[in-house]
Amino acid sequence: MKKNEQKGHNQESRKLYFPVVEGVLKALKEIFNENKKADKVISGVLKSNPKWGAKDRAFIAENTYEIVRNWRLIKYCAGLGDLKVNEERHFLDILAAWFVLRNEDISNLHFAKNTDVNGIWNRYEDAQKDRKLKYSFTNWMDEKLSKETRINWDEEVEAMHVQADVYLRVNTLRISADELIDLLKKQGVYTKKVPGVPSALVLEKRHNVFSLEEFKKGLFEVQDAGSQMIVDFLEVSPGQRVVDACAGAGGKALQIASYMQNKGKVIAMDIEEYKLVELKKRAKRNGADTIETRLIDAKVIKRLHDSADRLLLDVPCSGLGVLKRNPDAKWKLQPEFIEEIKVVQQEILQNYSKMLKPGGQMVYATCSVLSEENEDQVQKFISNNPDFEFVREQRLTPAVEGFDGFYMALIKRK
Ligand SMILES: C[S@@+](CC[C@H](N)C(=O)[O-])C[C@H]1O[C@@H](n2cnc3c(N)ncnc32)[C@H](O)[C@@H]1O
Repeated sequence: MKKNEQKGHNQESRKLYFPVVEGVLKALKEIFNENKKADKVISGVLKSNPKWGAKDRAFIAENTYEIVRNWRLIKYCAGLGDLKVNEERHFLDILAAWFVLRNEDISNLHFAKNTDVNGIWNRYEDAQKDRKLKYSFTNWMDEKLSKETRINWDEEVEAMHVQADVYLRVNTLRISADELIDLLKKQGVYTKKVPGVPSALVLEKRHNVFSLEEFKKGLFEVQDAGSQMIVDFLEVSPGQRVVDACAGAGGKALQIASYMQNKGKVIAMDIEEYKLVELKKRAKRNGADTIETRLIDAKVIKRLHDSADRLLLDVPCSGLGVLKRNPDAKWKLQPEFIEEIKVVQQEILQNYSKMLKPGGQMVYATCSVLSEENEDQVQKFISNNPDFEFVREQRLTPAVEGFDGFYMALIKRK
């Protein structure tokens, strides 16, 4: 953000009108007052008004995400400090400050008439001296992450502050990467391969890929390249029996089925039934016929003891590696949750690893950059379970690889 001294507003910007800005206001209220997830809120708000055109929709989605990402900074610039915002007038102050910082033309916005533009820019300059304000992080999160010795927080905080790229996973059950690149090009969607991640393509320019026929036909899924590398780490091959024990809506289960060329069996499990329902829909679209879903209860795990050639434990975690994609987590995550989820992670390692056959391999993975959720958990498990052997581990971080932040460890049952 940089003050535009000459024009007072961004040359590329159009005059802002309240009916569109109101879409951003509505989304922010739902995210902060009703504690809803940003991506769900934005798609709901966009559906609520069919009159908005493509440009309006892109404006609402982008500005909502960027305001959430920069929430603490904008509040500070608006003169609200660390106030808990829930009143309309404060949301409007935040919108006005944000549009000033973007050098937008706000002359048509009734609520921004008395905005103290110079005060906003002065506080913005001031905020550049404090990392927590500059990159909008809570005090506890910044302190915790700055103590993490396996990452360089000064670099990561900057890399986590930018909008994430859009990555596709080619569904090789239906199409090759080269064929998909050509098909998408015909639709005006330009993609390129991602070095080191054979299943991934990255979009050269943002596009609503979910509206494409190629998506509806199951030719690709949207999945971060780092997330795709976790399945590479599992080393699956056709004909195997693979258990994905925390499958969620199945991003990685679908990839596993595709790598196995639909030969063998993928058992996708989760404790949340609605996620497995979504997974089944996606599997149908992908033509991934080898996936079976199982809702986890006390008996399910026991019945599968000693049965899997490969086991994926993509455990629930703090999500501290994926903040550039989910910026609302910066405001919703609480330190107590990290303590609670660490207990669940160790229980999952301990109890679910019994599903692996002797000689089988499992991957423990998180989307966190914290050692306490990653290396420490794996070391604890290995030291308590001498029949398991640590093979290797890998960390991915936004500042180093440029993808989201992930950790993966390959463990073998002796
Ligand atoms: C990181 S997400 C999985 C993402 C998924 N593998 C994918 O690639 O899209 C973790 C999942 O673990 C599930 N989960 C939470 N506690 C669990 C438990 N005790 N056993 C199994 N799954 C659990 C959550 O519902 C969530 O879907």
